[in-house]
Amino acid sequence: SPHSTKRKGGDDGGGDDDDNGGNGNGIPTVDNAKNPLCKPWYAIRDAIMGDIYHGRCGDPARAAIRLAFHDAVDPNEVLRPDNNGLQNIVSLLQPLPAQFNVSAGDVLHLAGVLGVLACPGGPAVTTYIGRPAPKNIAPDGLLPNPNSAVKVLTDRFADMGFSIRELMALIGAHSTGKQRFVDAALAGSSFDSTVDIWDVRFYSETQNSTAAPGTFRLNSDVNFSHNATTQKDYNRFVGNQDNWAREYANAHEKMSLLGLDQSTLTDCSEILPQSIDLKDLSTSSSGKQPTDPVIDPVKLEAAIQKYRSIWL
Ligand code: HEM
Repeated sequence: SPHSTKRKGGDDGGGDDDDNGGNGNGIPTVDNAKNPLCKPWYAIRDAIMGDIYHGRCGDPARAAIRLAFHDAVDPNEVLRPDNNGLQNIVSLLQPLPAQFNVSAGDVLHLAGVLGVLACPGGPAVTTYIGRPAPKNIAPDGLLPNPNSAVKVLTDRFADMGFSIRELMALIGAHSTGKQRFVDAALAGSSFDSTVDIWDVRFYSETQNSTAAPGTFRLNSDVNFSHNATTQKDYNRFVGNQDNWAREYANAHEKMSLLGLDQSTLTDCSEILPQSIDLKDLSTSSSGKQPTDPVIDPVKLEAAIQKYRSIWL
């Protein structure tokens, strides 16, 4: 049946009944494309969300989120493998620019945005296309070191244009992250106890006096949670999923635009699937929400089956 394709670009998706495509799964279809320039991107979306992520918050999705950050730190290394555990996602994404005749930078940044959305709770980040091909290959970029002092890290992000508040929102991406190289003996351990969910549990567990069983905490994240210069902004997100979803989405959008002239790009947020809202998935059906709601695995899987159906 005919329907509206209206969506709220750049918000958290919100869990409303804005189903975009009209088929009830919250996934907009190319038949309802609004901007002709965005049409090719529906198939690229499906190649990433389907063939690479299989609709889920797995290792390729989390690696792509980190890759988008990596690119912001060193944009000359677009889709070039390096030693930071990103080789696998790079090789999965590598064929797409030639296959669809689009730029590697656009593919990489779409993969990052879709990585966030593959993780239940992840907000829709306003998505741009039209990046030029990278001009040259730079020497290996240095990602921030988790053992650097807070001031070193906040200065580094300030140089990139990020406030401490934005940095505190961005590091929440570790909510779905794992480490492999910081402590090789504990390779594969996650930064919080709910690695497959984009939730604020990362913020509370990182701040607690002891680590949650089986998790690994980066010194930088623990320091941010206590340091006098960062704690106030860090605390904005403890137990506050809505604040975090909104501020993360804005900071990630900014990250995806670093070094680019926004007026040369096209907003193709219309291709994004609806965000999966964690509010509907809690085990506590009534009353006041606990700080970190416990997600019901049955409801979670049902939501994935419904809202990521075509990619599973
Ligand atoms: C102070 C700034 C940051 C530091 C020191 C830092 C450090 C790290 C380290 C050491 C790892 C583990 C790498 C490994 O051993 O495999 C990691 C993983 C990760 N980081 Fe960060 N990071 C920072 C900021 C960010 C930002 C801004 C984002 C994205 C918005 C991000 C997203 C991720 C993700 C998604 C992973 C997991 C990758 C995976 O599981 O494959 N990080 N980070």
